[in-house]
Amino acid sequence: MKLDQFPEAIRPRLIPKPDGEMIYRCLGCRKEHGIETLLYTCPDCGSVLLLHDRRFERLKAIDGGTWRKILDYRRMLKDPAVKGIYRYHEFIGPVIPLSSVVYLGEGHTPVVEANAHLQAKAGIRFFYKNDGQNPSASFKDRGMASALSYINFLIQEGHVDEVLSICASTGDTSAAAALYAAYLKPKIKSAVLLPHKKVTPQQLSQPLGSGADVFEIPGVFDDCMKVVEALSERYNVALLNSKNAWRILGQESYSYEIAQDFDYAMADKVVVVPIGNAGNITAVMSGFLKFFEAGIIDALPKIVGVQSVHANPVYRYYRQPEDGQRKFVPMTVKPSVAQAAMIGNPVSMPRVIHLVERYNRVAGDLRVFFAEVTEQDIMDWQLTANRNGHIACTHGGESLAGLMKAMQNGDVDSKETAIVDSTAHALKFAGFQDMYFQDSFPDGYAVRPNPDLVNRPRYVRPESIEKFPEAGRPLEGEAFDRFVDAVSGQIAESLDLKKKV
Ligand SMILES: Cc1ncc(COP(=O)(O)O)c(C=O)c1O
Repeated sequence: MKLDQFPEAIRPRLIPKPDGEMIYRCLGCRKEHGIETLLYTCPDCGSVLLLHDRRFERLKAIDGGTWRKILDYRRMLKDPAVKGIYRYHEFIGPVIPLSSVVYLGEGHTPVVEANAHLQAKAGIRFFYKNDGQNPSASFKDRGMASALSYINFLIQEGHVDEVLSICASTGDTSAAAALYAAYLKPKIKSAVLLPHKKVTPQQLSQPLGSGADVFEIPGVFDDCMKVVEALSERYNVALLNSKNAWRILGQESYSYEIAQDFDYAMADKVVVVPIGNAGNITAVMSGFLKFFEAGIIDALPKIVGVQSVHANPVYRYYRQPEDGQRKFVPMTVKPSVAQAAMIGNPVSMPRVIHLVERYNRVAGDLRVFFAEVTEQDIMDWQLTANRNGHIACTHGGESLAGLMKAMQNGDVDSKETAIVDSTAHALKFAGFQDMYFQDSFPDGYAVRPNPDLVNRPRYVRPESIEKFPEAGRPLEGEAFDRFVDAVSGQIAESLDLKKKV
């Protein structure tokens, strides 16, 4: 069946109709605001916003089986009519015409089943979903594709001429923002604010390489966030942090992909995500809720949100008894190897509170759980995962450690199947692996190497070094033959190789 043979209502929209179908809805005063202007907070009460699609009832009118066929059909298209996250166009931003969509290859990241050894160690069947295999090597590209497609749409529609995008970042938001803005230059320029020395060298190199204006300030992410909030209130800039509700919409694609990858059977699934600014868990809950309400998935999967003991304000909130009046208290963070999630005052906390309540209510059961893990557990599980064929970053290690904790807490059963979010590529956080291997973590991290996981290069050179002043430099003739003999002999001895007969 061809795409244009589906009824008009379920084909991706080619013509925009921003006639009030999509609106911002305030989570505080519940007021609604039009999307012609980019808003971050409610102009009336200052609370955070979520985007709401007034046509959603119409999407619900199409039965789940038809939706599944449409989505599976789109997956088979060689030249997809709807690319990347916009395979789920109707759920992500149906007012954005496909002609405004910015696509840099994001989404549809691999889902890799853990090998038998790792599953036996973990005591549960689980898969990593590798969001580090997005273009800027983290899940942030999903939300940036959506936010930048929307801005592109505003430009194409003549609502704005030029945009300076701005964000605070623990490293990955800035990498993604700068990359997508660079693609849309000269109409969009990018400026990013980073906490000095609290992003990795790889992360810092990304916005620099994309040509963004990069500002470093003393302090932590929460301080940078205050500055960009002030800038976006006082000046004409487009804020690209997840306070921007378009980011959340794009990140919902993570849930849609999991649903599709597991044939829409979610009843026995557990999705584990790390939490920093809480945009990701907001999007994951919101995405599953939409698919469930549209009848596309059979149940709402369990969700486990994980935080390090060094940055755990969300966990602390939910640790308070449910019957009492829970109070959210921002905290001062301590150094964490899950550095990109080192956030003490998550911007999306009101969204989390709203959605956790709704998620559990719609499920009719407790389906959202929180776990806290030590820095040691994060590193140990990250390295264990990677020794078994994964490319998990420290936050992926945090997720896996959180899954273990949730099992210990009795929130997850060993008969369930988990999908563990590795939110970025391991290489972005290689410095923490180095510190672990060299036992050189500065005070404050509370991580010591487990000798079984430590790995170091061995420098092999001939004994009689004076004859080979620069081992590694190609030598010639007999000298080179002796070099090869000596070095290969040492490697064979070290690996305990048996000689061929
Ligand atoms: C790699 C990585 N993992 C996890 C997080 C936490 O996600 P969120 O801030 O949406 O909670 C971030 C960013 O903050 C991140 O960059």
